[in-house]
Amino acid sequence: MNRDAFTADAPGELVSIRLPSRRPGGPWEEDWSFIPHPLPPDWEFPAQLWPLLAAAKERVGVLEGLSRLLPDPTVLLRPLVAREAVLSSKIEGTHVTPRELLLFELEGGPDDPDDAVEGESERRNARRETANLAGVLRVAAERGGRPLGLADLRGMHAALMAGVRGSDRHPGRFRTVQVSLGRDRKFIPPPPERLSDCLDAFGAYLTMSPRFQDPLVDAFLVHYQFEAIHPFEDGNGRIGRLLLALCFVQWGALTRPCLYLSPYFERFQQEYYDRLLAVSARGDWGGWIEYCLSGVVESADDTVRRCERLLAVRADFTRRVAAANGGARLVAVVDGLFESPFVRVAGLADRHGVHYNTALGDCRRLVDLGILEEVADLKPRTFRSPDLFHIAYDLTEPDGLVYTGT
Ligand SMILES: Nc1ncnc2c1ncn2[C@@H]1O[C@H](COP(=O)(O)OP(=O)(O)OP(=O)(O)O)[C@@H](O)[C@H]1O
Repeated sequence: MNRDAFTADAPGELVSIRLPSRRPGGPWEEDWSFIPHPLPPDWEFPAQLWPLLAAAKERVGVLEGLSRLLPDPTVLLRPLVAREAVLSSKIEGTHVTPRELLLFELEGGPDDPDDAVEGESERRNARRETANLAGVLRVAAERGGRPLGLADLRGMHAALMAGVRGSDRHPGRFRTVQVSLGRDRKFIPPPPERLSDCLDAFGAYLTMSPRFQDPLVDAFLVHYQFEAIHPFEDGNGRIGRLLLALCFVQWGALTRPCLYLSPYFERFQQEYYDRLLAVSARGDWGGWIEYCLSGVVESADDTVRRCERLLAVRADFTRRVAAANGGARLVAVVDGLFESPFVRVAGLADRHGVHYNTALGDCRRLVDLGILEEVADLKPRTFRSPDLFHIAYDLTEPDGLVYTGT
């Protein structure tokens, strides 16, 4: 870590440490690690950021209003969680498409032709990790605004790491070794012997009231602090971003976790890392908060747009099924598409307690109504709703540029 980059305004202490050599068999290396001071920082929210904070709060208010109007929150939450899982995993180098995740979740691993190309165990492990994160996000979404503590974070970490490969995962356990970020050790979090002090103060801050300034600002302070402490050996980025989404709810910015920033962090990943480092190195809280509030504006707008289109599609599907005199089961099949736009005929038959051919007949009717299409090359037989998939799951940037295949 470059000690010279740390100024007198750094909100923490530098301590010297020794780390194993980066060259095999090389001597131990002297380095520095950063121990952040407990929150809240000695920092005033700057006047020039008030307009941006007001804009962010206004967008969050629109999102909150829309999410309250939803008859069924699954319509919004399910796809948001899937996108968050895919993009939060992508930030840490696990590349799984929404389609892969949805198919994996359908049956715990499909006969996807990609497997043959990329090597099954690698792909399956990546899918399992991403599906684990989606599962943790869904469970977390159920907790409402109940106060979070360190035990909750450990529980989420255990669920995230369940059944995935890697010797350095230690599910649900805080680290007992030194970690560093990046090959060049750009940032080195506290040594393990200082971790419990950092975490005690952090845990106390999570449950403390009154909060610092504003719930949005506070959540971003907490995200920084969690990442600076880096309490786990692995998974800190993903758990930290989940914590951020939960903080918005716990402190009252939203009543449901429907604001996820990983798509924004992933789009501006280098800036994300640089801003975090700038807080540690020179106490640049303003730069970090400005970056994050811009992300709130962009992410809330994107979510509102997707949600409005989802609601319109739902009304359109309902009209089409009613016009074709579709019965209660067909309506239920269409409702199920909002949980996952992919359906397996066999799974549908099980779900509705009907014969395979009856379920296949339902899928074909929905194909005729322009709601489903059959997915070529997939066994067992699978259908999907292209409209729902594109609106809810496409990894499309807010300006309309697709930046990854699905
Ligand atoms: N300078 C920094 N200071 C503090 N945190 C940072 C810094 N740069 C990046 N981060 C955070 O650390 C995360 C990556 O940490 P790391 O490479 O140790 O992976 P990890 O702990 O295995 O987490 P995950 O596997 O979920 O990415 C980033 O996603 C970001 O949230």
